[in-house]
Amino acid sequence: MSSAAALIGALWRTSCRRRLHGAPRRSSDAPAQRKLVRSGEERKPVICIEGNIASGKTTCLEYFSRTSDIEVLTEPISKWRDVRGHNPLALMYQDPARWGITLQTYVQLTMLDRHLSAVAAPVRMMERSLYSAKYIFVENLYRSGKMPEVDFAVLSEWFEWITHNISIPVDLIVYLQTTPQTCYERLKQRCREEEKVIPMEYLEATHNLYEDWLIKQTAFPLPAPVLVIPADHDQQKMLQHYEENRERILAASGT
Ligand SMILES: Nc1ncnc2c1ncn2[C@@H]1O[C@H](COP(=O)(O)OP(=O)(O)O)[C@@H](O)[C@H]1O
Ligand SMILES: Nc1ccn([C@H]2C[C@H](O)[C@@H](COP(=O)(O)O)O2)c(=O)n1
Repeated sequence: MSSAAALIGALWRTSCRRRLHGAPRRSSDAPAQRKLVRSGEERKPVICIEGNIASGKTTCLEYFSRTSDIEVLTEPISKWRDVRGHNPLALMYQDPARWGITLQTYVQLTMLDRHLSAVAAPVRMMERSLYSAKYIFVENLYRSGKMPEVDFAVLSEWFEWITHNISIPVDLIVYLQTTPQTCYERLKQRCREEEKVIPMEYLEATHNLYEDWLIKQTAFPLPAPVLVIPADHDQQKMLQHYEENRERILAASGT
């Protein structure tokens, strides 16, 4: 994969990350943790757009890609739908107990690749993160009884090894907060073949995990401060919200 080369020749270096006053402990804040970092490259701000399925993340990223000098990375969903001729996303929805680990292992790899790839613009905005893959989707499969404990244990070991040993910098999380009902409507409208089997209960479960992680901040460590943007509004209103929040987003990323 493209970023594997970035790790070859990477340096073991002390990773000192800024910490907000009063912010909850963040997963990447291990004291004086020596982590693998990309070498030979200036560190650029990274903003992750988080939100439930079909909440409007891609639409938000499209807007910023048109109007700013920002590099936008969408989720590598085309890879999840076609790895050497196989469709692990479709398989996972057909039989989560059998194929959940297959999809989530590949999601973890492709998201790590996204995080480690060279940044081509002054600011990077990316759709979701390695963190939400684990805290929302793996967690949901496990809690709903659709992922065997051994699969969850193996994925957790991988996740913990990666986050303890590799620097995955995130400077700001923008949470597009929707109701599950809104996502259900947008999901139907988008009409992605693999997702036709998704019931409302699935969106409620992922919504609750997002809320516990990013709003109540009780479930898992936060890798970065969170900016919440209410996202149930129509497209025009959402563009206004993005415009209103542009400065805060870019300021929070340190630019
Ligand atoms: N504010 C909005 N109001 C109505 N429909 C929207 C809005 N934002 C996005 N959509 C539509 O909802 C669907 C899902 O949006 P998308 O940006 O792909 O979500 P995500 O990337 O979070 O899965 C798409 O068909 C998109 O055109
Ligand atoms: N770790 C993940 C990440 C995403 N998915 C699924 C959920 C959706 O069906 C699709 C992409 O989501 P969207 O960007 O449209 O919100 O991939 C998953 O199962 N596990």
